[in-house]
Amino acid sequence: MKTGVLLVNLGTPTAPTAKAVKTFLGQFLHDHRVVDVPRAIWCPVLHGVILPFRSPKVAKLYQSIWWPEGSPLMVVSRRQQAGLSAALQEAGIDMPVALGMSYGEPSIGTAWQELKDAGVDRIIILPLYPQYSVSTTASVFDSWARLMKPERMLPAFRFIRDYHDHRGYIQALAESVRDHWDAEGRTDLLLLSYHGIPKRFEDEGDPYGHQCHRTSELVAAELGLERHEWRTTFQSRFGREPWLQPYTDETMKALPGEGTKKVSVICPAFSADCLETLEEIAEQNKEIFMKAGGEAYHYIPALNDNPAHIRMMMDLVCRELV
Ligand SMILES: C=CC1=C(C)c2cc3[nH]c(cc4nc(cc5[nH]c(cc1n2)c(C)c5CCC(=O)O)C(CCC(=O)O)=C4C)c(C)c3C=C
Ligand SMILES: [Fe+2]
Ligand SMILES: [Fe+2]
Repeated sequence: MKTGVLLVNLGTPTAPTAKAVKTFLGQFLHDHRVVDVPRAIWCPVLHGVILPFRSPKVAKLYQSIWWPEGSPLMVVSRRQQAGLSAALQEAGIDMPVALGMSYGEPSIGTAWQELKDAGVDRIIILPLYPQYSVSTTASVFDSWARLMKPERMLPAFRFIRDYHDHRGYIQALAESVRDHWDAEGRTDLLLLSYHGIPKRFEDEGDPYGHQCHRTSELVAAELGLERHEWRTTFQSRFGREPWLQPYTDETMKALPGEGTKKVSVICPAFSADCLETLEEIAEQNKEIFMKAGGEAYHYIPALNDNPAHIRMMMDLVCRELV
């Protein structure tokens, strides 16, 4: 048997333009795992309001964070793919690594075809979401299951559901905070901000929020922080229903008034920097905090292609080889 690795992330527009953002959001927001409102109600809202009005606004935000090589999420994902591939080779393990995105290109189908062409008949699927959510991880599984429908001979496969408490992941996050504090100075508070989900999803059994809290506890313990020195919040609300709380933006507004003037922010749910970290956290929330009387605000980058992150991926994958 020949084993291959399929790294999966969310996906991103092909260009920072309203047209490309509309195509991306259209595919993303049609996914029932992301928005579970009945189509008869959702499609008119999506096509009539959200796509025409949100796309040009969001395109401007993408323009503000776009790198010369492309969308940060895509650039970093390709570096992760290359990093893991090189690490496996160095360890003498012959295992192709493909990259697939839930929305847009390269799709999970494109990645599967690459692996098939390389003769792979056993696959390890690693969705790069440390905390499981129905809106992200389960959606990767749906895509995979759809892709397998026309296949006669299924490959053997392993699906890495989550790694929110994996030792290498916690250590990589803690190391990243320590390195940042060594370079920039320590702050009063470490805020661990996670992408949110609707509260209703949690009530219906999504363990995402609990896993986020567990990650925070483990990182704080690894850093030896006292309880008042760290907090967990949730960002990137979408739509009108309540999402997991406390919200990051409301917390930022309140912190200086409570006496916290210096804050460091890390976003452990994002394995790669993207719009939601580089714009929403590093820019928007900084502005909110500073306007409210904050004195120092540090965004600690995602783990991206840090050697410790690649080592963690290698460990996750190699555990599936037995
Ligand atoms: C880290 C895990 C993520 C979860 C959980 C998640 C849930 C979730 N997201 C939306 C809506 C949007 N998310 C958007 C961007 C975005 N989301 C994630 C990750 C998670 N989403 C990433 C990595 C990104 C950035 C992609 C990039 O190109 O950089 C967007 C698009 C931007 C915008 O219009 O604001 C939307 C919309 C929902 C509804 C949801 C759970 C139900
Ligand atoms: Fe539709
Ligand atoms: Fe999202």
